[in-house]
Amino acid sequence: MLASQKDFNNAVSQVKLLKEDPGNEVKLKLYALYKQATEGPCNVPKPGMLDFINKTKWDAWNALGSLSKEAARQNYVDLVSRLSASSESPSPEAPAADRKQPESDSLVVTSEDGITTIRLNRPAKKNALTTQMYHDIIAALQAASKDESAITVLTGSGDYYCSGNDLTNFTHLPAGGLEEMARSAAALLRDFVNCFIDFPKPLVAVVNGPAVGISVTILGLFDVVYATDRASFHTPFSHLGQSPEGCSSYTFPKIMGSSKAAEMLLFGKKLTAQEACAQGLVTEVFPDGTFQKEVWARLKAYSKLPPNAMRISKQIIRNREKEKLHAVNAEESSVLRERWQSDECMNAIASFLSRKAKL
Ligand SMILES: CCCCC/C=C/CC(=O)SCCNC(=O)CCNC(=O)[C@H](O)C(C)(C)COP(=O)(O)OP(=O)(O)OC[C@H]1O[C@@H](n2cnc3c(N)ncnc32)[C@H](O)[C@@H]1OP(=O)(O)O
Repeated sequence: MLASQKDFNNAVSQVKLLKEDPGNEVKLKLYALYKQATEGPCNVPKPGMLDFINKTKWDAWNALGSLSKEAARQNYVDLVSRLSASSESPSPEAPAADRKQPESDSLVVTSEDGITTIRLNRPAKKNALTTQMYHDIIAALQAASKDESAITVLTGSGDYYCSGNDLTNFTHLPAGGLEEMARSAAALLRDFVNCFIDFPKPLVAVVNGPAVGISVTILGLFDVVYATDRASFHTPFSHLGQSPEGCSSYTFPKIMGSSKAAEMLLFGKKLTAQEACAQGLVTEVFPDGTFQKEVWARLKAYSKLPPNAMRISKQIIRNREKEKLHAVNAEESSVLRERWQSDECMNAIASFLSRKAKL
């Protein structure tokens, strides 16, 4: 028997009592089923491309096609009952006492053989960085700076290292609108990059595939960068109506000279792994077939070196630059805050989201 109107009304009330936020994807599903159950198939005009939130809601409702009101009511009631059950059951794994685990499984942090590894784990989205992942990486770096490991590694799962900022981060507009979104993104960016500037131990990037955007720019703040020969390095800021971050406006000219840096940062020239190595951004390139084996064997050997000596050596190399790097980070974040509110940037993001543009 299909759910009654009373069951549906109860489910609508129950949603408001959920203890945990079910996340945007589920909320969207609930919205679409609610509209279908109460109004039937989508019957309003499609919102404009830049009206991200209403367009996403419209798409979800419209995707339900001609599903009957009764079936939508039933699906809504079933979904709410699953959500209520899972928010009441205890969490399956208690977090380890000594390390706060990331909030989502998009980041995996492990410590073994004197190495803490922070792994971006969203292979289906090419490890694009969600807002939650920026927060989780900050927390993971803060924990790694105090743990027993000698070396910290950042790497990716799957065929990509990282496709940069998740462009849908810019579509979740808060109540304060675009201005508030840009303000809080700039503050988060600044905190994120500061953690790399201040990280006290040897920091190694194991670049397992192509790297885009912010995952490339922060490489100038790593101590060592190992790359597979399948990797490429791409900073398409002008294409996206944006400007450099991760202190790259300072580190890239220093590493590779101002004209090579300009070709990457102004014109979005994509470098192969060999080119990036020749220009000093990458330490060494390995054949893809033996990349993991060779790199991890080497890192295990390095992790046995005296940790305090490595820390102190890093301090001597990096400390005199820190003040400058913090100032650069502050300036880049503030310029981006303006850029994110520009038509150039909004149009580029809308093009990507509507599948008209890819890098
Ligand atoms: C706190 C805020 C700080 C902000 C700091 C600012 C940083 C600036 C940057 O990082 S700029 C760089 C932004 N990145 C991009 O512009 C990359 C966009 N992606 C692409 O162009 C392509 O996806 C690709 C070239 C990386 C890979 O192409 P390919 O054809 O191999 O794969 P797909 O396009 O089919 O991708 C698979 C799915 O992954 C989704 N995806 C990939 N990258 C992103 C991304 N950056 N943001 C959001 N989603 C991304 C893609 O949409 C596919 O999803 P689907 O399977 O659901 O369709």
